[in-house]
Amino acid sequence: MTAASRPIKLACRNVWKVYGRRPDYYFDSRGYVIDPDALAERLRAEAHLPAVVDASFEVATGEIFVIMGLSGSGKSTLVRCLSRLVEPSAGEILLDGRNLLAASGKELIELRRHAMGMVFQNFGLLPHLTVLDNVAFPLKIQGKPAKEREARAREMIALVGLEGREASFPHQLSGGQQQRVGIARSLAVGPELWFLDEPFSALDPLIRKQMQDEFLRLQRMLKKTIIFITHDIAEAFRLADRLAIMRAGKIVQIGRPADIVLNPADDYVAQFTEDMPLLRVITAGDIATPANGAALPERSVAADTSLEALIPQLASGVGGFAVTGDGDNPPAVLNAGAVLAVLEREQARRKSS
Ligand SMILES: Nc1ncnc2c1ncn2[C@@H]1O[C@H](COP(=O)(O)OP(=O)(O)OP(=O)(O)O)[C@@H](O)[C@H]1O
Repeated sequence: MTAASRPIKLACRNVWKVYGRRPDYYFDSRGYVIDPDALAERLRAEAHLPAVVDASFEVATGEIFVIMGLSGSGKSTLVRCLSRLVEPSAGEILLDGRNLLAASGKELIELRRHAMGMVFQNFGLLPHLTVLDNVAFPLKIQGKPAKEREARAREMIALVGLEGREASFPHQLSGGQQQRVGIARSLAVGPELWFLDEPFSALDPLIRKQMQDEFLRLQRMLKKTIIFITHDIAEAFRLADRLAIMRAGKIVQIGRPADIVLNPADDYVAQFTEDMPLLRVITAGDIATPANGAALPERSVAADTSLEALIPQLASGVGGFAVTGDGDNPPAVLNAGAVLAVLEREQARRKSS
């Protein structure tokens, strides 16, 4: 199924978070705002900080939705609003259609314990507990019996490739290994929604890349609904099914990576993404056209193949590909000409930058 045809897991509608002396003064009981930009400006002028400005988006079941922006743009505040770790000033958050803002304190605790997993940049492990006990910890909080906790924790530890390290303490592990423990722990409760807030930012670049691969491998198996925060644009483009770009509290564009590089919403997004190589970001599925009953080329490629990976075949004279595996979409064709058009566009970008 394509993301568009999957059910919506999480919907965020016109969410605001304002810090300051009396944020409630600015919203009526329905939280309805006519002109969000004007209100954000007024708030700033009146010594308030609109950390999240009128954020709206939907995340489909099984999707990786990345929220990207520079430091201070409001990413962490927004994601904390989604689990109500931070109380939004206005707006609606719907989980499976159910209004999270109407949930009682007790219901919220239950939801966080059972339906949500969270991974943070600083790993957040308990230093005096072993790997096994760290991973089993959320199950203990849930009141699961010891045997069941241990079996599940061992399963999660194996899933993240740390078998054999069950008895180690966090300080005996590398940064990458500690974050694997953090990931295993967050998955132990089998969350439907998985929040990752800059999970790999503390790792050095090589380990970071390995962890991204590992994360994608896990997601292919687990198919969680994921909200992933990063300020690293390469990481965002690598991992996202769709991404939201934030600036000064506001989401300035939401789209698939290819949409964003091909049609940036404004100069800010264009500048922000200008170093992302088009041939690496754009996939065969992004620019293939429906075959409409015409004969398909003999060679076929998967829809998620980057154009970059097709260059050697095109250089050796292949004229086109049948594009397969794009969910429910009809059979499609990618011609060499379409790839060349992207290449031409990349050259024009390089010249003008
Ligand atoms: N409890 C708070 N009280 C007042 N202001 C806050 C509070 N928490 C965050 N802010 C402000 O809200 C804005 C957004 O912060 P936030 O941490 O969400 O940004 P971010 O994009 O996640 O940044 P980073 O990548 O540096 O974590 C910042 O200006 C920050 O100073």
